[in-house]
Amino acid sequence: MATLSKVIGDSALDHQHIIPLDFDSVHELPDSHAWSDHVNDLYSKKYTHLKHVPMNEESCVPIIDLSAPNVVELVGNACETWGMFHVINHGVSSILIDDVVSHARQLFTLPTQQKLKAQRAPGGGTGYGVARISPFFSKLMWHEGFTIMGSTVEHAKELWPHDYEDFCNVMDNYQKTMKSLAHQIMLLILKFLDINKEEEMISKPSIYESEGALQLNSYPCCPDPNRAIGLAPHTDSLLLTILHQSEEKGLQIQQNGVGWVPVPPVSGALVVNIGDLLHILSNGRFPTVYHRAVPSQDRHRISVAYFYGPPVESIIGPLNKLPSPIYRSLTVKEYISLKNKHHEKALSLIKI
Ligand SMILES: O=C(O)CCC(=O)C(=O)O
Ligand SMILES: [Fe+2]
Repeated sequence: MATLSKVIGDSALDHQHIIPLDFDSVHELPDSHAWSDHVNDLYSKKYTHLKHVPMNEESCVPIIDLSAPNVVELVGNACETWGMFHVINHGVSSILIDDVVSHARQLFTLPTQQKLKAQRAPGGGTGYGVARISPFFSKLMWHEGFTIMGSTVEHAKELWPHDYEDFCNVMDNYQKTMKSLAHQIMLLILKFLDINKEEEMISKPSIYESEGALQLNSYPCCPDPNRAIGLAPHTDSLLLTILHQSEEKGLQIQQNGVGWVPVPPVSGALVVNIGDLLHILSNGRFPTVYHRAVPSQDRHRISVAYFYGPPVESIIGPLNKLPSPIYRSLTVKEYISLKNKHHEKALSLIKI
């Protein structure tokens, strides 16, 4: 049976040959990573109204207390208006989060040759490498990543042959914790859409048997951050993403009529954003968030994203209750393949 790792790894575009830069060894932005013209091109053609906004502007993405009595409305309204929100009182221990970040930092500060021992294999979904969307852009990103789905023992052994257990235990624990939080948030969202668990279980049992992937992102200090991009604009493919960004700014979302708006970290909060599958499930009512990350000159930023989605063999489409579906139903596997091949055009390809 297909797994998320296999389906994600089955990219039509080959990115195995793109190896992350040895960031420590460069003191000027190499041409391969100099985006300025490309970025300006991209936005002046497509989004003429967009401007870069200063990084120190406050973001207005809502902050939601998960213990609030009206949490269903708060979450639902944020999904409709922003497709993104912060959650506080989420029950995830700050010790666990700090542990994940410090292990991720330890990984990314290994020498490049050592990190490459755990490189994502051709057709594989997990391990060290460039962003999966890299082949869609002519310039490279100021970024390196490490993907985990389930056990990470094999890759961790390649990195630390005698001392890998701690890393694996922390990542296992974090994946379990994120899965349960994502499930809890998903139930609030379904409640807002007036779908109760029993009804939904009859038509789409898949939501309750979800799979996930953990993505450790590293954005090293960049000699020329205004001309580089950390992670190019994209939407996340699955249902929900739960992102932890440590103290450094870098995440931005695109807002109609405004441009790129920073989403600075909120102490103790996790960022939740809607992905393509939940956009489809809600029949377009919830926007899937177009976002990107920018690097900084003097801070090595780490972020940790957990992507939550249904099993890849399950069928996803606008919920039965919602009238006039605007998307056709398809398997999760099929949608991920479309996304692997067509990037941001995937959604338009399944419009009815
Ligand atoms: O690093 C960030 O803030 C964003 C990460 C992200 O968008 C992703 O991993 O998909
Ligand atoms: Fe993302």
